[in-house]
Amino acid sequence: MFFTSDPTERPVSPDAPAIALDHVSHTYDGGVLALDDVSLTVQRGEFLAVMGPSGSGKSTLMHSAAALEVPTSGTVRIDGRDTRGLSETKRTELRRDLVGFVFQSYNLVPSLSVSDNITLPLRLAGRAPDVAWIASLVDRVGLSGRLEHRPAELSGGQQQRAAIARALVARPAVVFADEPTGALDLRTAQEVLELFGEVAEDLGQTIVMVTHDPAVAARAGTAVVMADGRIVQTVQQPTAADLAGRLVAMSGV
Ligand SMILES: Nc1ncnc2c1ncn2[C@@H]1O[C@H](COP(=O)(O)OP(=O)(O)OP(=O)(O)O)[C@@H](O)[C@H]1O
Repeated sequence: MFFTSDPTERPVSPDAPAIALDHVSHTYDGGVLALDDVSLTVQRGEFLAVMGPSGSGKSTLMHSAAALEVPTSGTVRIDGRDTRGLSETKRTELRRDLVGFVFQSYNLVPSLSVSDNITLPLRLAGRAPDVAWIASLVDRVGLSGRLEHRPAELSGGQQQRAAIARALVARPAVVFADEPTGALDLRTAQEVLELFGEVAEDLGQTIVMVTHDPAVAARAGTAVVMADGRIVQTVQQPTAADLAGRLVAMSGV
């Protein structure tokens, strides 16, 4: 195996998982143990939901897995690349190259058109746009007629679909979605979840979606349930009723 001094430039085995957490713990300043010895592998093409009650550690898990946060201990690999010991700049580059994000509040740039929002990650990375890929993405998210509009001129569902196209445009190893339907009405939420399902199924896109909602988590192929900073259950092909029952049982009601 060939190593350079720069971990982000190491060649990666083609079958490395999209995400691999190995005995990851995180304690915030003030002493809160938010992640407690979590190991988790997300295979390429997997659509994984992370669910659990408020304060169970979902956001901390996502931030650690996405190299936004440096955990106190343990190893995080993204697409086989070890994120330990990287400078802030190198972590930013690694996220830019390997990770896409979708947030509850869309986080589109208000002054940019939909088109410029979608292609922003490519401009930030200095990468040439793949015109055919962008056109297929825009078509898939149903925004072909809206490309020159500003985000404020779109509905919430359309803004979230633009954010999904933006997350996919650089063909990341993994897309993290943090409560992606939290600001949407039920019907629009269903449409956005369908889009995530199609993207996972048709494009083989790895997706990690954080949610507290069993009905949302049930759209994923696998759900992990967190409690007190640990993954306490892993459910394949989850249903909303099953996940809701598990949450109720955990809360001791
Ligand atoms: N920046 C921080 N500083 C100190 N403690 C924090 C910080 N962020 C989170 N915590 C604590 O870490 C624990 C896990 O929080 P986290 O936000 O990961 O949970 P969560 O499951 O995402 O919750 P929610 O669903 O409410 O967003 C909680 O006890 C929380 O209070």
